[in-house]
Amino acid sequence: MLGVVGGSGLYEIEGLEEVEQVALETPFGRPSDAYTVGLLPRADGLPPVRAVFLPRHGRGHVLLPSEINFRANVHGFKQLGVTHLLSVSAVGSLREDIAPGDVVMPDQFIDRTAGRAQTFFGGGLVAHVQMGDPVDAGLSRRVAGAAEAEGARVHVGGTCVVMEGPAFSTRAESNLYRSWGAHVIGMTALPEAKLAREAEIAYALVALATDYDCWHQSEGEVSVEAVIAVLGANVALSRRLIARVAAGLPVSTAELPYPRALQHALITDPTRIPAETRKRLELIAGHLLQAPE
Ligand SMILES: CSC[C@H]1O[C@H](OP(=O)(O)O)[C@H](O)[C@@H]1O
Ligand SMILES: Nc1ncnc2[nH]cnc12
Repeated sequence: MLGVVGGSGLYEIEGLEEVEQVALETPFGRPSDAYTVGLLPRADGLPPVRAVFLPRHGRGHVLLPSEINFRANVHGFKQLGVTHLLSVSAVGSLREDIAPGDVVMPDQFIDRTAGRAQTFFGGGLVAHVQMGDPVDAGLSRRVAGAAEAEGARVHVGGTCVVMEGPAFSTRAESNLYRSWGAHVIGMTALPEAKLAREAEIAYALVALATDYDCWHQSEGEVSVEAVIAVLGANVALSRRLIARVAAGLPVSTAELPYPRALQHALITDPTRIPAETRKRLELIAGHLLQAPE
């Protein structure tokens, strides 16, 4: 099932039928808002596809990037049976050829966040998942194809710097990230992508370029007003592409590629895992933890 986490400007998705609002608790606290679960109709006459939506800043945009409980958000998607998570995010462009209004499908990240909870693990159970390829290539390709079909200018691949915020970058930082070869900059794709990997959920980021950040000589500073103006034009696009992507996903879960990200990640001696940790991590790692003798 497709999950969509909406960023700035995307606080609900239209076109969902038989909608239900699901408020969840998780062992990691409360998600940003209630999840919207519903059916997306398909133009091809096939049965509608179930999809789940969550606005990461909450409805009304009430959470700073640093205040988002990413663990609870991803855990909630997992509880609801999400296998593919599409993250929609507003980003600044670090390249002349990525213009405001363009869609970027990053395939790499540079983590410049600080102090965010990055893992479900800990408390006596240690795991190290691989992040060499942080984005699910199949899902990303599907989204790029859908965005192109919707007439967007799409850049496939690229590196997204994820900063802590909430202030935008200084010009020296912006130029530093450019010198690193990065393509776009945002504030929320991490630790979301790392947590999705731990939850064995396929993750892709659709980055909507809204501004040129502050490095660009001919642009002024980034302003929320300018970001929102570009997003206004792009939100309809992201809604249409969500419908296309959901429609293209296999309906039967038997056909889904299930990334076994945890299979070679756990290192702790199972006899040393505290009972409360086993309980807290049941949904994430329970399939790999044998019951204690
Ligand atoms: C409104 S500009 C800065 C804000 O927008 C982005 O949010 P999201 O990634 O949720 O679309 C950026 O990361 C900042 O949080
Ligand atoms: N320039 C920028 N820097 C960080 N996050 C952003 N989100 C939108 N524009 C941004």
